[in-house]
Amino acid sequence: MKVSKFGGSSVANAEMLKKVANIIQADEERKFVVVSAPGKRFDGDHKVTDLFIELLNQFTAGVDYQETLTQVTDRFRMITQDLSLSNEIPDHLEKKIVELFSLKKSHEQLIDELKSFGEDTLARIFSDYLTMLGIKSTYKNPKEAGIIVSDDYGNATILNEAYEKLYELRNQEGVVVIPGFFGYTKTGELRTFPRGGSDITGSIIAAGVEADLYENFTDVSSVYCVNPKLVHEPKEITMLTYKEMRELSYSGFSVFHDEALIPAFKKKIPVVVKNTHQPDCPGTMIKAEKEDFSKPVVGIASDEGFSSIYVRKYLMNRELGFGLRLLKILVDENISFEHAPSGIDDMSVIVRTHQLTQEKEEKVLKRIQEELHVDTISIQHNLAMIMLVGEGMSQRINVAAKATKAIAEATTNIEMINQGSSEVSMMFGIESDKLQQTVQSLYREFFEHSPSS
Ligand SMILES: Nc1ncnc2c1ncn2[C@@H]1O[C@H](COP(=O)(O)OP(=O)(O)O)[C@@H](O)[C@H]1O
Ligand SMILES: N[C@@H](CC(=O)OP(=O)(O)O)C(=O)O
Repeated sequence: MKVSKFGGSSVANAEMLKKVANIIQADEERKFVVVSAPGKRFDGDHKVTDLFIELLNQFTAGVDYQETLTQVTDRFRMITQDLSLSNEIPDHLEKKIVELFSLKKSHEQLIDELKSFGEDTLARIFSDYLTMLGIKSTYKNPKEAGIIVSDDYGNATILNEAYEKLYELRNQEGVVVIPGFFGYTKTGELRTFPRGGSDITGSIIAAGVEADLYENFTDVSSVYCVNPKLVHEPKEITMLTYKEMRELSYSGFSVFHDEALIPAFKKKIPVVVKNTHQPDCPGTMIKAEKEDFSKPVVGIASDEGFSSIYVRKYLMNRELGFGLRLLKILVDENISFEHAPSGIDDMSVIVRTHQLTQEKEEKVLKRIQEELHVDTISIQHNLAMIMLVGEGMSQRINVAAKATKAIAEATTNIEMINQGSSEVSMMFGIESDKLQQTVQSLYREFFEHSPSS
């Protein structure tokens, strides 16, 4: 029994949905289908989820939203027409949106409900399309399926108690089509997962029904060892461990949501990333145990948009609770941190810049200065983080030496280095404008010059 999730790029239009239907028909083990909302059809196009967000922004600002409303509902009308289905589902969607705007709901509730319409509408359409093709198919709403989630708007997580009911889905006849990206709280309120969260739904269903395999269909033939936007035609990864994939996705491999691995991992369900355009290609397998330790580094992930708060205080090492008090100031301002490398008398805290408004930044720096009496405090913006990942790294002694050599060859200054204690990853902080050339140099060092070193 397999769970097959199709991302936004795989369900962007009717032509893609026909490919998805062929994939389902080609293997009767594909019993559970999880779909995203239609994604971009071409460069510069809009993801349906973004259109819903734009629609709510216009509604909230009191400006005319009719054009966006038509744009979003027409995306679905075009799909139903091209699949020779009636317009009943898109027409109903339009009514639901207008009705939602007439209800007195909080902005947070409205945005979660609106965002869910993309996945929900597509799942209904796709299930009808399978039925039209003569395949027994049922649309299953996440509430009915048993996806019970936490109360966090736009950031829900699955509750353990959901799994018992989810297991019952196995008894459903035919193909079951489930919309990704959202679930319901215990009191029946809709909540979405973080952006890109249809991957999470797929993993939850796979864990819930104890599937033999979780297939994640996207628009690339495998997970590449580096973001293909930074390196031309990088090498494909055939096999990864959950730990490696989680590190890579958290650090910038947007192909798979970093939180999506956890449910599958807990039930030891293998995951494969495959291409909807080339479903027969083997793709990338993600499993619990590492089989091949020959390569210390399996992937190089990178991301931009970081800031580093640097503090220096003589005898910091003797001051009990210094780090705790520094991080508490960030917690008070609702800022989470990514890394905190420290020395004897100094410490840096790396945060995602989008969390800092000008006002927040000033307040945090002032509080650290006044409450912790530091000698020096500064903040650096426009930082990028590069993460070398591989479970084989712990067994090699020269990874850091090779990495720093490659970074130097790119004429890049290392702003900070951090090695995770599990030795699965090694992080380098650099200035953002050097990112591409540095990643390319690291790619040459680890994947071209001496692929097995
Ligand atoms: N290391 C990587 N390997 C493969 N794809 C990557 C990698 N890093 C970033 N990507 C990007 O992830 C994209 C697929 O993810 P996404 O757009 O979320 O797909 P979907 O619409 O199927 O959910 C690819 O088109 C590619 O541009
Ligand atoms: N549609 C949602 C959820 C999702 O997973 O989308 P995608 O499969 O296109 O990454 C989003 O855009 O965030």
